[in-house]
Amino acid sequence: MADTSKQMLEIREIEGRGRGVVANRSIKAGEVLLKESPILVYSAKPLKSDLCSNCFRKLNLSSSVLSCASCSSQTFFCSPSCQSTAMTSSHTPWACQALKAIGSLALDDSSDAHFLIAAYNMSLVSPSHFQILLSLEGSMPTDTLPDQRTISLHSLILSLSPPQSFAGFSFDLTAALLAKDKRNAFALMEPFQEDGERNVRAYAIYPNASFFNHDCLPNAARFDYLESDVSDHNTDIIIRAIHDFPQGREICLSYFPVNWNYADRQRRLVEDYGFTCDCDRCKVEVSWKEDGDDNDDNMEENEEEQMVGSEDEYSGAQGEADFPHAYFFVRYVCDRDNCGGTLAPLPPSEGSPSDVIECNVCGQLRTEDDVDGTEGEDGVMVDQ
Ligand SMILES: C[S@@+](CC[C@H](N)C(=O)[O-])C[C@H]1O[C@@H](n2cnc3c(N)ncnc32)[C@H](O)[C@@H]1O
Repeated sequence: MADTSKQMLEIREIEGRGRGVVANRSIKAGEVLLKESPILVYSAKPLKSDLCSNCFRKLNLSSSVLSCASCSSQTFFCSPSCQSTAMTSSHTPWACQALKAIGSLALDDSSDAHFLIAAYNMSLVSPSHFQILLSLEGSMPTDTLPDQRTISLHSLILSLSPPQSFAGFSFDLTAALLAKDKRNAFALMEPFQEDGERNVRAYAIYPNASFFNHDCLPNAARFDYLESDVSDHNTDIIIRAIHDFPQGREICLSYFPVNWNYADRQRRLVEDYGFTCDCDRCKVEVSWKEDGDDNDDNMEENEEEQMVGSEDEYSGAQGEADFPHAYFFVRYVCDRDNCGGTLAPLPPSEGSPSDVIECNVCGQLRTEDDVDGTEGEDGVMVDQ
């Protein structure tokens, strides 16, 4: 972790949540809390000829594109630097052969296989990063039988002639690695298009970003700039404060877009992250569920309002009575069509807060004046 992050953040045990990240001092809106590079990045889809296999930027097909000599039909690089980085890290001879074999199988979903190849390969080329991966949350469930998918994936890796030197290669290790991936991987998305579906391009695992717990009304947001051509660090994660908050406050991200409805949020958190959320927002929305027989409909109507309602709807007295956290949606959720991203100010400059806010999905920048509302304590208007 960079020194500035070390001064700002503390990783601490939090009752019922495992480790979490707590503010070591008061934090200002827009402050960069963490910026770090991934220990591992892998493709979400079958390797595609239009992406660089190292940095996952779109290839410029009109200029010269480099490829791997032994799997030249599927592994491409946008620059000599990406090529040489990959050849000594993610694209070793074993990984190359393994990816080639996977490519010929035309699997429905190759992302887990890509992850396992990347993880086992990392145990060879960077044992210290492999140890970090092993230290992250997530273990094989001991109370249930191994699932068929894990069995098939382990057999697949076994069939790829894993080197003898793989650290403790075993079924249990494969299962534990898959659990860690599920709980800690961040999706690196295709660029936002207003009228298009937005797919995952790659997944990345970060050593310290993995300690942020979830809240359905987060106080921090994660930004990435995958297509940026400014530096070699386009897969870095940047976590910024959405609003001011005091020292001692836990810093949380939302693990998915904040405009998801209650049922979808709980389903994802139980299935993928192994917990039921009882954050302030869920405490409110669970009671919507108890309202009557058509509870789900009521909830969806309320949620739909959150997603598509105008600022006036949210900030009106009725809206606040129905949904006390309405202010969060007015103030911190992007209202652009099909976006629903989270808004955070740009970092303060020389101690002065920025009045430009950025959406972490569509990237749109707007000024504070474009967004209505009066900020309460912590930037979130709560029950009055
Ligand atoms: C990315 S990790 C976060 C760091 C993790 N707490 C640790 O100890 O390493 C995700 C896991 O943290 C736990 N977690 C995250 N948010 C939580 C919350 N709001 N309540 C309970 N557990 C939570 C869950 O076990 C989840 O699978």
